[in-house]
Amino acid sequence: MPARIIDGKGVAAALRTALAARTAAFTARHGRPPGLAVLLVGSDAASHVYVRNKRRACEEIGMASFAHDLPADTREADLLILIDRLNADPAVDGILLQLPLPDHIQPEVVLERIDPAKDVDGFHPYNIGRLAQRLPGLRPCTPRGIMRLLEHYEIPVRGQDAVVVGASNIVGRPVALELLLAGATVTICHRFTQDLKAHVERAQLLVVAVGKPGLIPGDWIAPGATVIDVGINRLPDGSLRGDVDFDAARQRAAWITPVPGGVGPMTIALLLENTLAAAHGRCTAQTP
Ligand SMILES: NC(=O)C1=CN([C@@H]2O[C@H](COP(=O)(O)OP(=O)(O)OC[C@H]3O[C@@H](n4cnc5c(N)ncnc54)[C@H](OP(=O)(O)O)[C@@H]3O)[C@@H](O)[C@H]2O)C=CC1
Ligand SMILES: Nc1nc(=O)c2c([nH]1)NC[C@@H]1CN(c3ccc(C(=O)N[C@@H](CCC(=O)O)C(=O)O)cc3)C=[N+]21
Ligand SMILES: [Mg+2]
Repeated sequence: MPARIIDGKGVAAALRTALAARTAAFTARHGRPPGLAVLLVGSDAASHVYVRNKRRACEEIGMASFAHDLPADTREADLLILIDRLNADPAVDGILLQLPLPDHIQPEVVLERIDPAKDVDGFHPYNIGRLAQRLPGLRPCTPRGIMRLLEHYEIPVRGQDAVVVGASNIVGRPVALELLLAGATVTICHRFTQDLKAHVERAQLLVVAVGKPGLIPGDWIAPGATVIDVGINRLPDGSLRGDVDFDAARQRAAWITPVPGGVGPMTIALLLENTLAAAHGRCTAQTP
């Protein structure tokens, strides 16, 4: 029997509906909507699409979206000045700096400038540290979205052999931490992993976040495994593919995420959830 499809698009839509109601309640109570600033530096085509989707999703559920589109030659110092301004702006609850950045800007420098209380991507070292210590805080959206999908479909995590392929700050590393906190036995594979196939074949729960179409052939998938494909690859014909050979993997897995319609929509829904959480957090925080 082919794998059951994990419907990220549907789960995300239901989550956005629930968030719209909570957003309206926030707005009624505080006299202003939660606000998200989305910063885009340069004109990367894919980034433009994602940023537009994020802004639209915000507005659709009643949040305020503040767009900052900056030229590719923006100086790092000027980006830091803008971040300082947004950190101080009471109408801004969340700040998202779209990655990748142009080469002359060091992402770790600018990301660390974002007020951790407004860090709705959960990329600030303070928030990653809190995640690593299982403390409450803003956590990266894609890993949270993946955990939410596993919970939704009641897919077991505790005690499972989980393999994460990819170790980026955005997805691979934080998803490995989330899985560890949820009780999985986690293996993280990356560029220097010697025998990727041997690791993948052992995975009861496989998360792939690399960005190479066809990296994982279907016959590597263990029968009955859960396959979470984070990869987004645009093919020359304009269609989207994940990193896993979906058609073949589907014949072996028990559960699988499609691309598109899997993890991607959850990332955006969790960004909205983080923005609402940041708004509540800032309204209840003691001013020093
Ligand atoms: N659906 C969604 O919501 C999201 C999707 N994405 C997509 O997920 C993919 C990954 O994104 P991101 O994490 O930002 O990408 P990065 O390029 O930052 O990271 C890729 C990771 O894969 C590792 N890697 C590269 N080649 C191999 C290989 N042959 N075998 C094993 N590991 C390898 C790299 O290793 P090393 O660390 O050694 O360089 C790195 O850790 C992209 O397609 C991106 O578009 C990203 C974010 C959200
Ligand atoms: N600071 C920052 N935070 C991010 O979270 C971040 C980022 N930078 N840079 C780029 C990656 C990528 N990413 C995606 C989000 C949603 C979809 C998504 O909605 N995908 C749809 C399809 C979209 C389409 O049609 O192109 C889907 O998979 O169904 C994809 C990819 C967030 N990222
Ligand atoms: Mg994210």
